[in-house]
Amino acid sequence: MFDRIKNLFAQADDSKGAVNHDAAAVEINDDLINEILNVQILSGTTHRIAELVTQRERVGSTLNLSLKLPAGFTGDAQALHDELANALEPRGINELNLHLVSQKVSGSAAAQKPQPAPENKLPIVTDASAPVPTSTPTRPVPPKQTELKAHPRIRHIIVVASGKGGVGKSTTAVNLALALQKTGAKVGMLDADIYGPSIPTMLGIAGRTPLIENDQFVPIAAHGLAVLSIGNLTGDDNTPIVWRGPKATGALMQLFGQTNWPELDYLVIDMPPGTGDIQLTLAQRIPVSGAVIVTTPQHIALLDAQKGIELFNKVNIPVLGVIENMALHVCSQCGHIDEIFGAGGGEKLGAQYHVPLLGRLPLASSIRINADTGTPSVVAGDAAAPLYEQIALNVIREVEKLGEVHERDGKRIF
Ligand SMILES: Nc1ncnc2c1ncn2[C@@H]1O[C@H](COP(=O)(O)OP(=O)(O)OP(=O)(O)O)[C@@H](O)[C@H]1O
Repeated sequence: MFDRIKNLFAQADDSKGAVNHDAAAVEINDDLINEILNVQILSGTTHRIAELVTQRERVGSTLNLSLKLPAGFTGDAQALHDELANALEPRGINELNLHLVSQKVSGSAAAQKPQPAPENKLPIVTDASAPVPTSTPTRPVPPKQTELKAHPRIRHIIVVASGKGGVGKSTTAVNLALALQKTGAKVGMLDADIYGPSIPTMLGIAGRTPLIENDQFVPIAAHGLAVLSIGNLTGDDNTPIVWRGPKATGALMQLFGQTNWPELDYLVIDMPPGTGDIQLTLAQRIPVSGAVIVTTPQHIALLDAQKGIELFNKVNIPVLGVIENMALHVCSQCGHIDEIFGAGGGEKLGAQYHVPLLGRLPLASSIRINADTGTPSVVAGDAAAPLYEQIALNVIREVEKLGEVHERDGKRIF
């Protein structure tokens, strides 16, 4: 399996070294898209995809496609989506919205009840008499967070996200995980930051590769945490990977699902920065308890954190709160604390979206130095450690509040 995943990484990683958080610009040519649809065969049949298209619309790099499936088609709709999306991606299509309608089967087969789409899979509308929609086809309805099955061994999954890169998301995530552990909880960490997997360096496990047991990755132990990072698989830590759309989400879902996580109270996921399709898809497919948004005072001003909150609101993931990083400047000479970017941004943001401010962290060289040398603040016990520990307590408080609400409303209790 390792080779398979490594290959996936190698294929995707076609431009190592180039830091590029957005899709590399590929000029989209509709004739080339036609060619793909003409050569792709619907698996298990002799039909070319092009024959089955009833409606097609491209908006920028998003392709909306309606397909009328042949009678009796029993294939896996999600696999069909992923296969097509992978084929179209090199042609510049970053998002594929597939609307599938299967034709009625006559006779006894028709009497059979349509099979419900398996959990987390794309639905197929099993009624040919229903007209194929003439309006813009809708994106296949993803499962709601409350419908996702909880992970059997993980009580709470917390995603740490940011609207933009470089705000200190990974540093904060790693210290949050360690501070949660300090409360006595069992904690794991998944580094899903494909653009800059820095967690191995921060936890002193750069260059180590995970063992494989029963076709599953065994997380690497680091300061007591169970850790898995994309950086531990690509071999070259900190090498950014330019991945787009379905390839990125596919690989990240594989990492999450094919890792033998031990019994954990918390799994902290360091998300890729930004609020695009990858983040949205991950948020829709992983049973998340809540999200923590990391931002800086400048980014609050630039509305980036708002975008993060809105993304999670859109997919009904509770935002546990906002952490304002590099909010204060501590003078290394005299210890004077200066709010160089002004005060109150995090509070205002929290008030606007009804999410708490979980904490504010200073811009401090000890935070950077300790993270860069593999002993983050919480392990090193520097001046910022108590701040991270307080943030962890605030996160636990918010998660517990949610648990009470879910229990009351009869929803999934993580
Ligand atoms: N509070 C802080 N004080 C000083 N340096 C910090 C602080 N937080 C983070 N840094 C430093 O800022 C740099 C970027 O941090 P980090 O890698 O955590 O950001 P990020 O948001 O995860 O970036 P990306 O999303 O692009 O991977 C690192 O060198 C880190 O040590």
